Amino acid sequence: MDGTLVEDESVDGGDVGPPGLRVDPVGADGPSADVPLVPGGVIRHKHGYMRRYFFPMEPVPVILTDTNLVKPALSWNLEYLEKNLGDGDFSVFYSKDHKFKYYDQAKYNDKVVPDFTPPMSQATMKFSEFLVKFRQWKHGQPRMYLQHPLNDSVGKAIKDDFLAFNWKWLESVQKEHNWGNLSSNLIYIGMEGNVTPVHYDEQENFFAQVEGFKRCILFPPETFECLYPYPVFHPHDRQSQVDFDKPDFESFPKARHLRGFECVLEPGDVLYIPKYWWHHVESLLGAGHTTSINFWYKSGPLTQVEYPLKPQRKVAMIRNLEKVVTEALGNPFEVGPLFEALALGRYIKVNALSHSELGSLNRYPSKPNPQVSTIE
Ligand SMILES: O=C(O)CCC(=O)C(=O)O
Ligand SMILES: [Fe+2]
Repeated sequence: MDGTLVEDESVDGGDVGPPGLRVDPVGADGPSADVPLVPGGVIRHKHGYMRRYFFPMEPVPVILTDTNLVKPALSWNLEYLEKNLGDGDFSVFYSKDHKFKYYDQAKYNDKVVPDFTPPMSQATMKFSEFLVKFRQWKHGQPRMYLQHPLNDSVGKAIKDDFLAFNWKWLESVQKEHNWGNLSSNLIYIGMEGNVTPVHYDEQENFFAQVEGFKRCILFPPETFECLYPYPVFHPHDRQSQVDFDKPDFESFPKARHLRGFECVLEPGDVLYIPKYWWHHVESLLGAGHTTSINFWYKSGPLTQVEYPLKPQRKVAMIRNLEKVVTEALGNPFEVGPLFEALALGRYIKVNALSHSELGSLNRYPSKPNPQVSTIE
């Protein structure tokens, strides 16, 4: 692990360019506006993008309605894509139910979790092949979800569209917020009713809706305890163990406290999902297939650590600690008992949350100051 304990894993190394299609850098003079976040919904906003407004030091999700970020892609219906997406190979996931719960193939291959069964399967196929299967799909068959980086194998028309995305605005945001490089643009083509279960990513995301409608539910990073993520070594790292279809409140009691921010994205909308924000994404039933494109940006270098640590920094720290301890112990199953031995009866009381039940969820708890009063 490089850097400090609170540093993100996805910190930009510096001069590595995006692996996908390339654009030339342009000047920065993007629009901006103040955007408050209202509990219960993600605010839709014209002319501009997120500002650190209500929570001055922290980014918040916002839907931007007039970025023109992927304007040329708004004509990317399936017929157009069929004609112009090229003859490269595409990654398509199959799921026996509506959930497409991501798992890390590398961690699966490590076989750290011996009885892990991948909840979906992955196939590689040409786009034309995907479309035939997609169009012939019948209820009861495994659902399909194409998820693939846009790369140089696309045809000229798509490449031209891509180059006409609003890179100028993107770069202005990137600069203003000191983000690292664009790491990838995934294109998602899914069936209505497909669900990407709740998880967080370690990168900043501009999520652009191209066709159809997606319902998103977002939770802030401090919701970590209520969403019970799998351990970092698990193939489902960054995914929640809580099943939103059938929440098991006995195993995950704090999931009862979950209160999210909900929105429905329509073509042209861009949802900003800050890194470490949890998100559940579903293609609305009865509204046809969906196409989206995301823009993932790495973190910029951490120049200054502020105290009290922000919730996202704490998540980064938990991840780093977990990795160090897992490696030191040589057995991931000893990690939980070790942390328990460290904390139980010493730093925390069993079955008692320090102040109020939701104390740790407060965005800016006036007390305790985590630096001085962690001991009860
Ligand atoms: O659109 C989806 O189904 C998931 C998108 C997502 O999780 C992301 O872009 O980070
Ligand atoms: Fe995601």
